[in-house]
Amino acid sequence: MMFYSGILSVLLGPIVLLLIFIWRRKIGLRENGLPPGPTTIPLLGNIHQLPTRYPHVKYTSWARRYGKIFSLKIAHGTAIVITSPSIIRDFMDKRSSSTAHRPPMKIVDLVTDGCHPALTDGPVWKNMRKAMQLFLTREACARHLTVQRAECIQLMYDTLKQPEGLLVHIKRQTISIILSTVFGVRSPRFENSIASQFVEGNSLWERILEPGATPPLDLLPILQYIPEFLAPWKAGCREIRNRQQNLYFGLRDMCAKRMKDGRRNGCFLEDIIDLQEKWGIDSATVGYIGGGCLEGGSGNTSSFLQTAMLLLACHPHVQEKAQKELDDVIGKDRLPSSEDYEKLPYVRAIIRETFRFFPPVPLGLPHSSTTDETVEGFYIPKGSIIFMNYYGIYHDPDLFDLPERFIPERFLTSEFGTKQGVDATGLRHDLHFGSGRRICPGIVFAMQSIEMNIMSLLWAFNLKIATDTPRDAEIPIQFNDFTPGIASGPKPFACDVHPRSQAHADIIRAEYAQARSVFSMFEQELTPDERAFVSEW
Ligand code: HEM
Repeated sequence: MMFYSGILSVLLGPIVLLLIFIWRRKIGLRENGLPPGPTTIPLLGNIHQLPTRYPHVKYTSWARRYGKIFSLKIAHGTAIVITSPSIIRDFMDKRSSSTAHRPPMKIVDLVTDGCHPALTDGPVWKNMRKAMQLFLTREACARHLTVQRAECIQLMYDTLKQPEGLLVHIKRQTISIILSTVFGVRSPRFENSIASQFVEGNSLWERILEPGATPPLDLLPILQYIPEFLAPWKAGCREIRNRQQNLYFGLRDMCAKRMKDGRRNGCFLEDIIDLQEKWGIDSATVGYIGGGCLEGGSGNTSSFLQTAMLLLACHPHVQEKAQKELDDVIGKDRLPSSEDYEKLPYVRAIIRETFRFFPPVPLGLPHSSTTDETVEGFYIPKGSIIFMNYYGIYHDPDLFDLPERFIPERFLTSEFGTKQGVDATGLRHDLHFGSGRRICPGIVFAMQSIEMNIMSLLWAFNLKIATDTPRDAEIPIQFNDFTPGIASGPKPFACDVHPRSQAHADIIRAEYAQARSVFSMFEQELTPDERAFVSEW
């Protein structure tokens, strides 16, 4: 007893001093002038209330309560959540030189040495973004169409042969497109492939980036020096770093070897390697540029397509209406092509409604500001973390009728699908792709793939909620059961997929045979197993 009271009297002084320090510095309390928000407590602010999963859902309910711009206190720091397209336009687009930065993320430095095109800032980010833009201009994307179309044909062919694997076929396809166009090598199947290797490593990466997966290193940087036996997350970081470097650097070296041997195939990394000396880029950065394309370019597109399949399977009348439009414009004797898209307003409305219903990055990537700003009369201190709540905007009942329902027709009666007579200032069709100087550089690339795939899958197949055969009951699909994480998509679900007719199936088979000539130049390094698969599939 004496012992404990002795310890207590020794600790009492520092504890009292700490409490006085917190009280004097008002740590955790919301400063005057900030946008409103949930009640704070000293030291923590709102940390104890922050959701670790599905933050967009909580932020949307806070937005309905505290307003279209609200604030959270994260100890002495401030986070701002915007749930209004007009505020995004005025603050994030127009004042982008201040608001297009990323908050410091210690975990990103530990894993990638600060060499990441989406999660870092400063000159490294600028150089990586400039390099990626070479690959993503409208002209460059027009060249990528050949690969995107051939891979779309393989997606239909795979689905024909193995309908129950639709979700995996989509995943393989979106990765294989980036692998081919960026690194010059493809994955003809998912199992035991570069694609599956990437998915395994990337899911660890996404998990460690989730709030709560590591201690708050950015708030208390000293935590990074905790010895590893007390900090298992450090081994996790090392594993992800090794996996990323093995994959990205290995693919870069494969491309360099191809170039040296005179076997170029026109992929993006060839251009970067050619420019490397002139632009002063080191070879690690070359690998991370390719890796950044893979991370940014595959998961979101795949999530979007999977969400669209889920929604279509649940809404057979939407499929029927789209198929009628496709039959009128294209007929049943040929596959859709990119030129058809402009003539398909209902298919376009389906794509827009799917983005509205569930944007693949519901809160965007966090931004931060470098100057003090005033927005709507509120004070936004420099260094604030800023989230754009796309999910909350798209589910705002002030903007959309029945926002929780999937109704593509809303985009036929108003440009942005909004209610009659509402002020749609700030809404744009690419809002969910980000804002200002940080806007996603892959919009054209992503939309080409999405348009081609949605047109083609609707043209070729009927989708239906899977039936549980013994009881012949529909297996329910959980609409709101999406994967957690910054980027999100539906959890695996079962749906029945059938070709619309024998004639549709025959066209897909014939087109697949022709698409093989596009694939062959990206199949120079296939394993013997993959070669066998390609010749038998
Ligand atoms: C449906 C598909 C996609 C969606 C929904 C999407 C969404 C986004 C969003 C919300 C951001 C953050 C923007 C911001 O901070 O304001 C972003 C950034 C980024 N995206 Fe995409 N994206 C998609 C496809 C792609 C593709 C195909 C690529 C490349 C091939 C790509 C590469 C990137 C990169 C490199 C960044 C970081 C930009 C920067 O920080 O400067 N994305 N994307």
